[in-house]
Amino acid sequence: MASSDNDNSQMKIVNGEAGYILEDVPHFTDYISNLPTYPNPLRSNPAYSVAKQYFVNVDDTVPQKVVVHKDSPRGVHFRRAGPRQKVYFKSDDVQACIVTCGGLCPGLNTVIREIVCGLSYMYGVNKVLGIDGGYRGFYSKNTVTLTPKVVNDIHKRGGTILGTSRGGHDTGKIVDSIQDRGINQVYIIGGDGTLRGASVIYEEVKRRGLKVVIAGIPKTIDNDIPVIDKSFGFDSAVEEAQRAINAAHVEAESVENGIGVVKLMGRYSGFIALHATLASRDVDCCLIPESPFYLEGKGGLFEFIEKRLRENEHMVIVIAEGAGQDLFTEHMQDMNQKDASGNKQLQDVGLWISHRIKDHFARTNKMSITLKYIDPTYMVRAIPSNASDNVYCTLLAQSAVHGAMAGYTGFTSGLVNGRHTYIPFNRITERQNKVVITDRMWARLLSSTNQPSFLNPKVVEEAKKTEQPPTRLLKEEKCKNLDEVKAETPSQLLEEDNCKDESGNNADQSIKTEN
Ligand SMILES: Nc1ncnc2c1ncn2[C@@H]1O[C@H](COP(=O)(O)OP(=O)(O)OP(=O)(O)O)[C@@H](O)[C@H]1O
Ligand SMILES: O=P(O)(O)OC[C@H]1O[C@](O)(CO)[C@@H](O)[C@@H]1O
Ligand SMILES: [Mg+2]
Repeated sequence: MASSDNDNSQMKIVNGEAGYILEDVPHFTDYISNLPTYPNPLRSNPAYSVAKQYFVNVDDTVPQKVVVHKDSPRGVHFRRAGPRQKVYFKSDDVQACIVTCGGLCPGLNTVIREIVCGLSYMYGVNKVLGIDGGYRGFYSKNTVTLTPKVVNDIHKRGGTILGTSRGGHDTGKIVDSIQDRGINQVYIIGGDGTLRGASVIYEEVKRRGLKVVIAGIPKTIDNDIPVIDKSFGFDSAVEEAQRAINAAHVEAESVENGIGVVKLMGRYSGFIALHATLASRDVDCCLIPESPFYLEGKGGLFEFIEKRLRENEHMVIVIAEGAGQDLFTEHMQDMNQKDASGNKQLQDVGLWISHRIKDHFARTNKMSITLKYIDPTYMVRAIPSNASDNVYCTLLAQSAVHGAMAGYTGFTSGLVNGRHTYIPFNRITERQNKVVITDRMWARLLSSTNQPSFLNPKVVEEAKKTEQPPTRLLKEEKCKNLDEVKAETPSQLLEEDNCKDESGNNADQSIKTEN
């Protein structure tokens, strides 16, 4: 294997045979020489000594793509997470800290709990500080001492016991505080913005030559972080969203021409709305930021609502908070408001669309409707994580602890194809994960709700340009897929001329198929 340089100072690429690429994470030894190592204390831990081959082989890596063909290059891999035989810290020397930033998400407390307990029970580390109130807490607030006893029950609560905030990232002051407090392991739990912040903290720590681990645990209720299978708390959020959808359905069903509108979170990515719709089966129309729609005229939302009410006498619409922003922004003032982190503040699209629907039916006098609007967004975000998310949070936290003890830094832990890995920050922050509307998953939704796609071929072409490179398919398989998709989506979208990949290849060579 040979290493290759890269423009991005964070990139640590290792090339191997048959197109194998390891996108590795930084390690202390990259910038500090002659560091002592110690045997991993897990060796003498009764809980682990029974496990056959408990330590992860240093060469284990996990492929990013698991659907391959016999002539495919082996592709990108990430380092497998888990305990290493040697560690770079003596237990007594570790002074760890944990910080949570950005919006709330189910499972934050579980991750905090499992970092504290993982450090203590697996590695005998008993000095862990909680940073109060996000990044700015490093330099403007006192810390809290975290012990297994303090965090014992916190996974049963929503939110974060440490508090969170947006804005306030001052790299110099944060790293000064890390140095002043003698902190040598920093666990940062947050979304894309937080991890961008973590990345610059790592760069500054490295520039100062400090033996300080910067480890991230990706958090986002919107599921907008790329590479990883899904973010923690996402399943809990989808489950909780069902309660709002059920309520909307009960209300809509109980009256003549009842319409239930439910707004769910999803600033730029409509995953919660998509999955909640697929799970519920009571939803007639799902609107997400990635799929533009229009209200009036042939093929528009109003026409579909009228049709569905005539057929079923009730309907449920789920709308992600970032959907249709282009439609109503021009009528609203203060459209450029931003939060403290610089994220655009969105107007309430659920309220807006509810008014527009009511106005339409009042104006056209076609039928009398009863509309109920439910906005459960903060209720969904504030719940504790469910059982499967708790297990997921535990593994993410423990992976981060193992990585930190082993001297890796500048990484986030993350699940890739069902395996826990260490992913370099830049891969997590370089783009947002979005619903790809030319993928099968969106086609599944369209066929499940039987809603119009609201798209024209030009929009599909634009969407295809932004998606990832398509997977090449065998000819027979391709035909089957194209037919499948044809059966599920309006024919205007799927004229063969329109089925081109981002290089402009026709669909008979390749079409995008994921999920
Ligand atoms: N480019 C950046 N460089 C340094 N710090 C950043 C950057 N972007 C965001 N941050 C900091 O990260 C923290 C969280 O960012 P943000 O409010 O965007 O939430 P997030 O982590 O993206 O989570 P979510 O969007 O899921 O709520 C804030 O304190 C913000 O100042
Ligand atoms: O009201 P806040 O806390 O700024 O958060 C709202 C945003 O945070 C998110 O939940 C992401 O964490 C988005 O879905 C939403 O737009
Ligand atoms: Mg964000």
